[in-house]
Amino acid sequence: MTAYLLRNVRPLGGDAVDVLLSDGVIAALGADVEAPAGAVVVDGAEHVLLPGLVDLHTHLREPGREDAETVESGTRAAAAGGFTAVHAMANTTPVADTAGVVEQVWRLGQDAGWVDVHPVGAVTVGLGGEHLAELGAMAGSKANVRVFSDDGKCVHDPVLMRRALEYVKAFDGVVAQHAQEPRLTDGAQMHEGVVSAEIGLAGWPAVAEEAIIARDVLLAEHVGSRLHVCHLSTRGSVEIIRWAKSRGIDVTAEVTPHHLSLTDDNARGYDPTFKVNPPLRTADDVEAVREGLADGTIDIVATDHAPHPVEDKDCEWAAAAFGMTGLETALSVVQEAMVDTGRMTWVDVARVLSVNPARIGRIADAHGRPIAVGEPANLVLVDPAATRVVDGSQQETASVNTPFRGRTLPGRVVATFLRGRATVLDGSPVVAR
Ligand SMILES: NC(=O)N[C@@H](CC(=O)O)C(=O)O
Ligand SMILES: [Zn+2]
Ligand SMILES: [Zn+2]
Repeated sequence: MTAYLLRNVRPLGGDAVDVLLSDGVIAALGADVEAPAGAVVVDGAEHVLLPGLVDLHTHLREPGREDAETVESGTRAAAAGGFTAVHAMANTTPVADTAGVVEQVWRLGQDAGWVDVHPVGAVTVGLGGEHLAELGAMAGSKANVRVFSDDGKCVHDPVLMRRALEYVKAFDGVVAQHAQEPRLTDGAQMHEGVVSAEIGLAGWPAVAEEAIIARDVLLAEHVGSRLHVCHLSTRGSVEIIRWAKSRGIDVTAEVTPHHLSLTDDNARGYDPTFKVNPPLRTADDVEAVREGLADGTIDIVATDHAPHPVEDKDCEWAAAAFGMTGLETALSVVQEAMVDTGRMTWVDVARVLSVNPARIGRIADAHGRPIAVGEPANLVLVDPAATRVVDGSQQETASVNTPFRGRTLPGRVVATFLRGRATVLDGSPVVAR
């Protein structure tokens, strides 16, 4: 296995050192590390070295919608975006609600080899919201599932939600809730507010998210279980999580890059690229989620990478699918919204994009580790001074529904390493395994 010597890199944005990756681990770290025979020397140029990013919320679409994405294309996109592990959501066809399907997805991830794929198991059979899926069998399978979610749908029945929260305690699992009160969002197309009223699209009120989050933190407290809130998007949601944490409730929360950076103003052009669930909210909500992420109320950034084929997006707004891609722009958007604005450091970025998601997903034995000798060499090298214009068709994902098309974003992933093997070098995926 090729060894890599990264010369002059800045771990977590600190002082420049040399880092030697050999036999899958960080073998040496310090000033003037000598290159062993055969090692590839990478000029780090004082770029920032972070632990490999971990996405707790990715849609890989396989099995069933390989026209939108496959495990291969989605995980290649993940590596290009600096990720070394992703959790693959269960809303595939068939749904990942059995040990058989989660093992299939896990194996496809292994075969592709770009990142570690950790399948998420569905909470209910077929995402139907009526019967609990075989959570224990998925947890005990080769895929070792610890995160359970009906994402795309809300586990709306409070009795089922309670049972799921109770059940996952047996194997230290977590229920990741897509918080959307279905009756309050029937037919909803975008955030309910001034813009929806002006442009005449049916609104999705903030309360439809907040009511479910409030209910679920209370249920989690009642049964003493672990709850994770997917793609939180409103000021009120941040306030509920802050309150729940102050009470000692075991809840974690995520925000997406798009909810950190875009508002419902983008709907004015009726371009369905900006149609997403939960919807883009107001500038005040964006401010609140930025504050919540910086102060630790929100634990992680997760992409909610939701690829869709052109025909499901290139149509009138009401007919279009919800969702946007995100794996290849996440780090840049976080840099722009949080680092370049002085709200967060690179240490914080590592916390919200690697350390905390690895802990929540219970993969912290391998991911989100300190950058230190003996640790697994899951790493990403970032050039924060670079900029690029986003072009959907030049990305690795099989879909082009990025809301950042044409935007100039800061930062570039220079290299990604998975257990010491380069998956990305010079900014491009490395094909050979
Ligand atoms: N976010 C979205 O708008 N869409 C997601 C589902 C989801 O995350 O709820 C999808 O699967 O397309
Ligand atoms: Zn969702
Ligand atoms: Zn999702």
